[in-house]
Amino acid sequence: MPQAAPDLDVEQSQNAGATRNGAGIGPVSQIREEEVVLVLRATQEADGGYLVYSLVESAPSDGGKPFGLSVVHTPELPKDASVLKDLFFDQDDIPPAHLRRPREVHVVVSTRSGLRLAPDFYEDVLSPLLKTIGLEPTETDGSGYRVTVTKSSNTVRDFSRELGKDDKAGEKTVILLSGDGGVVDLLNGLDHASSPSHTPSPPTIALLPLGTGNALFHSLHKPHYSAPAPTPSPLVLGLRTLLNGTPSPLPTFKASFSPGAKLISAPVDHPDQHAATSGKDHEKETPVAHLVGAIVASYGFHASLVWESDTPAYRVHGDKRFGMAAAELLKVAHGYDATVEVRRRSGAAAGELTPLHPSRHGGDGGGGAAGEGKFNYVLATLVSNLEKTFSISPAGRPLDGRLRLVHFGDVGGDRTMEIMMAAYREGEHVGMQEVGYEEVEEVKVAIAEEDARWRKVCVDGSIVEVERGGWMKVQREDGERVKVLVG
Ligand SMILES: Nc1ncnc2c1ncn2[C@@H]1O[C@H](COP(=O)(O)OP(=O)(O)OP(=O)(O)O)[C@@H](O)[C@H]1O
Repeated sequence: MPQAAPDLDVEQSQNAGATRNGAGIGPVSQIREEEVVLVLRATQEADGGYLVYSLVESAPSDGGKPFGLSVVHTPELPKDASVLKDLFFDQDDIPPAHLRRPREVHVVVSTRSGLRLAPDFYEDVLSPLLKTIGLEPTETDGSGYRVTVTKSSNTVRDFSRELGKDDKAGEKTVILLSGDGGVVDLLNGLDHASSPSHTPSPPTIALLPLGTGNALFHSLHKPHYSAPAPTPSPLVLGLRTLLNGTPSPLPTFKASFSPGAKLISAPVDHPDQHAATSGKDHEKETPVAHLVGAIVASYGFHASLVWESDTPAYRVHGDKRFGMAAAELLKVAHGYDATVEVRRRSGAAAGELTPLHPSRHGGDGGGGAAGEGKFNYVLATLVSNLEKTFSISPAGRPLDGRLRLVHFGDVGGDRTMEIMMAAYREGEHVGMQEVGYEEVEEVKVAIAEEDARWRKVCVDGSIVEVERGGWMKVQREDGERVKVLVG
């Protein structure tokens, strides 16, 4: 039975250095609309009124915990507070259908995602919030939710393989406290559990953005970021979507690789290792024939950056690690030797792409001069943003299911940097003359590099190294593998 009364003590509500009170009567002025995640009727309070739950966040520099759940008991809601009214749930409506029995709810806490805040977020925010709507963790029966805390890089995949074998996977909701890696692991664990005689029914996932880039989350919530200020934070939006969202099919693609391709992952426990080019002695390799993705498949600068920024020493810098590793990579300014074929519509013939390169070819955007058939950037994506403000594919709309290709030739390190910076300005790079941008059905990159350093491709943050002369083929999919909550 859901509890209307908050179960938060003052300490919890004062995490994040919040000065606002716990469950006492609080003036409406204490409520900041952009922080509110849930409003309930205060049925257990003698004088009625409302309980307003907010996520209070503070900068890490403020000391203490970076977030906490605060609750204010207010006699009435402000008349003009339409947001609060939208976040109001009647007792009969909690938990919402996607979190209510007979659905089985799982919470996955990815301990190494982003700045490693997922465990604290679970303890200090999610768990008390779920308790408020009548959900508690359990290990024994189906009445509560199950918690999986990652212990290794295989935990989410293992969890998802089990999920995929379950005929009732479609009746489960998985709350993921992770970055994009959690999503790709879940998709591929499910894929692994499928066979000619068994296709897992699509579970529903809810994303709480605790990774570094959180590309899928930011792309799904992009329309909210353009609302008039003050806009809710990503974590506030994540909690609102968790409670109020609608499950919708998540578009996916399949990336297939040439024989001999291997999935490689960096060591996570050697903080002394930092040089981007120093090699990764302890990297793990697993043969791979294909991966399922929902975000991005790339070759060139993007894939190299994801790989070379993934060291323990860079990871502690959060999303700044990309900028730091980029600076190193741009000094090298490698031109990637590859041919790229695209099929623009299903059934149409594939055509070869020419690396766009106006500065060395008279400004006409054409290429083809001897020795210049190289690429800096080949990236196919189903989303608009790879980070909150990095709009790699500005035409993308949440869940539009369109695969778009961004590419340019060997334009040199400085110009690559300028193009990337333009992507931070609402995706202005797609208007630059050396940048190609188009919708495709399929793209195949055949890599001619000798050095393994330049034979890495990226699928949703996972890195695959192909053999000499190897390739990656990316195809948009029509089926439905998971549903995702969208707000
Ligand atoms: N306890 C653990 N030990 C080792 N690896 C872990 C553990 N928990 C999670 N991981 C791995 O850490 C990585 C975290 O990836 P995730 O995408 O969630 O975060 P991120 O890379 O910081 O964010 P993003 O992909 O959004 O930029 C995943 O590869 C996951 O498998």
